[in-house]
Amino acid sequence: MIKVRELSYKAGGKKLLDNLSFDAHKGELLAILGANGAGKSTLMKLLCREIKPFQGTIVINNKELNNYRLEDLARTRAVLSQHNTISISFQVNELVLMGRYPHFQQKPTAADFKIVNQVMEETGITHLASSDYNTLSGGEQQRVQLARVIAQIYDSPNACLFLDEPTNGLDLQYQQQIMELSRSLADRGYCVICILHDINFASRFADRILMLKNGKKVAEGLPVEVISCEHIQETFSIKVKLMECEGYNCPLVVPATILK
Ligand SMILES: Nc1ncnc2c1ncn2[C@@H]1O[C@H](COP(=O)(O)OP(=O)(O)OP(=O)(O)O)[C@@H](O)[C@H]1O
Repeated sequence: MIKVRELSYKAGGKKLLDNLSFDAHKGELLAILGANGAGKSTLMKLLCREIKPFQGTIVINNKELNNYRLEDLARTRAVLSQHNTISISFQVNELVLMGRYPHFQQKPTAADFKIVNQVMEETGITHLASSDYNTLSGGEQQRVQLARVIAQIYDSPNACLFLDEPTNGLDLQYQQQIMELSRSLADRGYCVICILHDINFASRFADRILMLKNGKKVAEGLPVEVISCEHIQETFSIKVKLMECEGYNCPLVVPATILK
């Protein structure tokens, strides 16, 4: 579904991504892990076509990203970015309806409103429908934003969802909810690419993991293949212990010592 080949990006005289190649498939949750500054958000911006690569190609559903018309791109991929500050007042249901903007001409149809209601139900925010977005907690706002991006691709079964640190700033319960929702979206058939900082969430919820350091791939594969003391030490400059845990098919990662 997504083929990234020999992707490089330069800014400020520095290579932020260096010859990166990987695939992401339909129905798969691919987690991207890496230290601060590894190039994860840069990769996300390239996947969204917010910035253009210095070299290399990104192909989504057999079509090169550059060749998409903007309106087709909006129906092909939805993006939950890290910062979603909104300076004017919006009701929650109005904000979720924004996800439908690429689908209607001047006025939303009955089908658009139906999708908005369905998505709010699925993300557990129906009771917030007429609340002012800016009065919500961080966790509630995050669920509203996720509802908006799901609404965008709700009737596009081959779409991709790009999530940049969706659990950022959320408490444990909301983190779990967002990860379960992300998982269910992959199970529904979307290709979900998700930047995460929590290695344990990645290994628990992702089908595969891509680990980056300084814009280069350290490892890519199943969680059991990628989550190793060696890869984590190389990527995060920290020694960890791996612990087997009942009910998990991948060992839990416990930080041990920082390498000097
Ligand atoms: N426009 C730019 N010009 C110069 N350097 C940049 C530019 N954009 C990003 N960088 C640098 O590129 C590196 C990668 O940034 P990026 O935001 O992709 O990292 P990240 O892996 O998402 O980090 P974090 O986990 O902290 O969000 C960083 O060192 C950053 O300072």
